[in-house]
Amino acid sequence: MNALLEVQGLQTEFVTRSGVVRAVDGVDLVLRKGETLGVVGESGCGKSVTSMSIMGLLPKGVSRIAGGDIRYNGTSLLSLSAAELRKIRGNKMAMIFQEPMTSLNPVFKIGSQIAETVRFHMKLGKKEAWSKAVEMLTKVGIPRPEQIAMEYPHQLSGGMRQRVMIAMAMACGPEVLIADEPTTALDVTIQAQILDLMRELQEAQGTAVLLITHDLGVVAETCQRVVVMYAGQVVEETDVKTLFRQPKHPYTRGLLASLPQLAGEQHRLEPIPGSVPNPAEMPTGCRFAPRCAFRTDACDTVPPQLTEVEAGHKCRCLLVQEGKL
Ligand SMILES: Nc1ncnc2c1ncn2[C@@H]1O[C@H](COP(=O)(O)OP(=O)(O)OP(=O)(O)O)[C@@H](O)[C@H]1O
Repeated sequence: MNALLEVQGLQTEFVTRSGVVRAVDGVDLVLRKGETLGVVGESGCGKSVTSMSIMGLLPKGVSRIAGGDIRYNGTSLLSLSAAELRKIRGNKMAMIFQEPMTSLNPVFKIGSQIAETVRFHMKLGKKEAWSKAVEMLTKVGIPRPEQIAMEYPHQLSGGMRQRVMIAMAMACGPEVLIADEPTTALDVTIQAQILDLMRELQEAQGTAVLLITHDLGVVAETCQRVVVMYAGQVVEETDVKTLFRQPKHPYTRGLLASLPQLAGEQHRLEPIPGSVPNPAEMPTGCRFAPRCAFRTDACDTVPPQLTEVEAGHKCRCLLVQEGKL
C-alpha cells in the first residue's frame, strides 16, 4: 500500500489551568507515496495539533504525546532523538504554515535562509547552496529571483512570502509535505496560484502532501482522499469523490450543506448549529451528538467507533453503522 507516513491512535494532551486536556484523541492517518490527503474540520477540531505532533513541533512543557505512534517509512518518529528528528525534518518531511513568518526569520536574507536549509541537509558548499536557493525561487515563480534572494521577508507581499516558504520546504525534495492552511490568509486569485504551484512541485518531485484545511473547496480541487476531523477524532474517511457525492457522517453532511458552491443558488446555506466542544468538556457519547439533527438517546451515551461502513469508506456514527442513516 506504500504507506509513507502512518499515524496510529495518536493522543496529544495539553496541560491547562483546568487540568490536562486531550486535544487529539486516537487519530489514525495513512499517507501514501505521492498522494494528497486532506484533513478537514472546523477550527478547534485538532488538525494543527495533529500536524505539530507529526513534525515534533508541539510546544515544550505544556504538551505531550500521551499515546499512539507516528511512523515514517516504518520507523517510529517518537523513538528518535531530537538530532535524528531534525535530520528528517526539513529534508524528508517539510511543513508550510498559514503564516509564512512562522518559518521565515525576519533578520536573515531570503536567499540565506533557503541556502542554510540546503547546506544542512544536502551537504552543499556555500556557493552551490546559494545557487540552489535562487533555482528554487525561480521554480516557485518569484520574479527577479537573484535580487529577491538578497531581500528580507518583510519586503515581500503575503503571496510572495508564501512562495518563499514553499521554496524552502521543497528545496531538499521532501517525500512528505505537511501544509497547514497554506492559502487561508491569501486572496482567492493568489490562493489558486499557490495551490497550482504546490501541485506542480508535488508532481515533479513525487511528494506526498498532507493538506490541512477548513475549506472543502480546496479539498475538492487538490486531494485524492479526505479525513474529516471533529473534536480531536477522525469521524469520516474516504476518497474525495465519495465524500462529496455520498457523505455519511452528519458532521460531514453539515459541512457540505454550509458550502456555498455546493448548496447552489436555490438552496439556503445551512450552517451547523452550535460549536466544537472544548476538550475539557467532551460529551460522553458521540462528540457531535449535541449538534446533530439525527441524534437518538443511544448517541448521548455510546461513544461510536470509527468503522469501515463500505469498502474504503470509514465513519464514526452509530446510526450510519446500523444502516439507519
Ligand atoms: N497550547 C495549547 N494549550 C491548550 N490547548 C491547546 C493548545 N493548542 C491547541 N489547544 C487545543 O487543542 C484543540 C485543537 O486545536 P487545533 O489548533 O489543533 O485545532 P484546528 O482544527 O487546527 O483549528 P485551527 O484551524 O483554528 O488551527 C483546541 O481545543 C485547542 O484549544
